[in-house]
Amino acid sequence: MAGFGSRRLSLEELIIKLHEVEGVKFGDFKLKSGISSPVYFDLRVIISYPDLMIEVSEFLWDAAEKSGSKTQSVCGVPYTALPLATIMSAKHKTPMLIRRKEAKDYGTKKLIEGAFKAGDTCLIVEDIVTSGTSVWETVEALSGVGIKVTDAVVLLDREQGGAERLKAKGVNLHSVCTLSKALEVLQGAGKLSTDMVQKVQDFIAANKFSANDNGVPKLSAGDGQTPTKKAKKELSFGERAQLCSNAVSRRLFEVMEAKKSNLVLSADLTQTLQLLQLVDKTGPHICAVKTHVDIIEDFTSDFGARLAELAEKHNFLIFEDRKFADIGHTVSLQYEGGLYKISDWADIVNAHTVPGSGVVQGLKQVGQPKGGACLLIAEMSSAGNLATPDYAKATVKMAEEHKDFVIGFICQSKLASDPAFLHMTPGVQLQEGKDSLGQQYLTPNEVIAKRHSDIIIVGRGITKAEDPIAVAKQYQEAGYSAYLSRLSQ
Ligand SMILES: O=c1ccn([C@@H]2O[C@H](COP(=O)(O)O)[C@@H](O)[C@H]2O)c(=O)[nH]1
Repeated sequence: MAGFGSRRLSLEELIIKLHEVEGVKFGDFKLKSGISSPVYFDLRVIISYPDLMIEVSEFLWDAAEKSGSKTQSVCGVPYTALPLATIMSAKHKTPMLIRRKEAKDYGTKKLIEGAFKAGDTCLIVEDIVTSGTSVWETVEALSGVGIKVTDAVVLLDREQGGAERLKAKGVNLHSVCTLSKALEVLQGAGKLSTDMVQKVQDFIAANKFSANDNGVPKLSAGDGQTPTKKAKKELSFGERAQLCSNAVSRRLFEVMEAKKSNLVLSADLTQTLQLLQLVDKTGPHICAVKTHVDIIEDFTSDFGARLAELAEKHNFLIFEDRKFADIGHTVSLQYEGGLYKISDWADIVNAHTVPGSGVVQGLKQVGQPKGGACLLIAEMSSAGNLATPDYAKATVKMAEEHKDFVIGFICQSKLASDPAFLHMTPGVQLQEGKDSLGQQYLTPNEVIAKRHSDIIIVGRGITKAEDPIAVAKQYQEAGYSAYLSRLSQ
């Protein structure tokens, strides 16, 4: 029995209901990437409408049945589709599997929960498909434990190329509804103007995904270029955001693209007010601020909240350059507690890899539930540092083993090929040079255009400038134009 009494809703009624509860909205929405979109989907709202949840689950089940696909289990793509898969499983007595977004650090370390054996089949359940990446990540996690996936069901296919990308990888996507159908029904019901329908159609046409030879999604932006031609081109920050499974790296790439800034301000000042004032003034030009909280002489417990207010105001992230370098247990205490309670306010921290992977595990245990992420220090800018190429290589390997929490590197040049990893480089000034204590400086162009790092970290180049705002703008322009020059190569 479905949710609304004994009568099932028709597809048209379902679409209107989803519109009524604001699961589908039309207007002018600024996406995180900075792009304006005339349509916005937030199907998470349906968890507040149990009848609608049941109805949607039944539509999904019907779509799977109609396709003729047979399955031994269902698995929802985390998180919105989890309750939908749960209802399908309970109603149709089909076992469910749960995909963890990250393996636990303790106990069984399972990525897939539930009872299964290699060779079992599973149907993927998803609320909305755009590029198909989330569905594919779930397919990969299931395949990793020997489960076969050939089919996926989705409530809404945005028709941006996700179905084609999945098909190319051997997964058939069955949708309850397409965006075209939703537009048609809502227009017919007088909920949408012809003008808005046209706007949405134009937006979707201009923002389609295609698959390159490696199956990496690329926004084709309606430019008609073949995937092969585009595959050789470097991905933009916006495109790389789409490839990130970690929310912090995705956000940072989006902020970089939206603000046209790959500049991190190293706010190495010792007085709170001075520091916050500098950050407020330079905020429009930076993608993140980097702190050394332990150099602040008048530190008070509201420091993190005050900095977070500025981060919200100017849309940047907070990176505490704590350089953790101890055993896992100790770093977990240093990160969470003490005077500074870093995990409460820093989006990003960093760690030396010399202690081994325990340092990452200790930080992850604290930071991951709070939405934090970590950079690994693979190379340093100081003269005579002991980081060898082999050390950097081993650091990259450690990052690859903890991709759910490690989002990139502190380094002097690009080290890893995975476009989701960020490379951040300190030791940057407008002129090459050094200080009296071994710090070595490279220029923004050398770091970004020649060494293919992503982000410049600048401290005294800005903090000691006579006009820090004007100079921050100069660094922003130098860093970003070096990045653009790389893109157009
Ligand atoms: O290898 C490294 C790692 C970190 N840093 C930090 O970056 C800033 C650089 O400040 P400048 O004033 O621009 O020299 C500083 O906070 C360092 O602790 C680095 O320089 N090198």
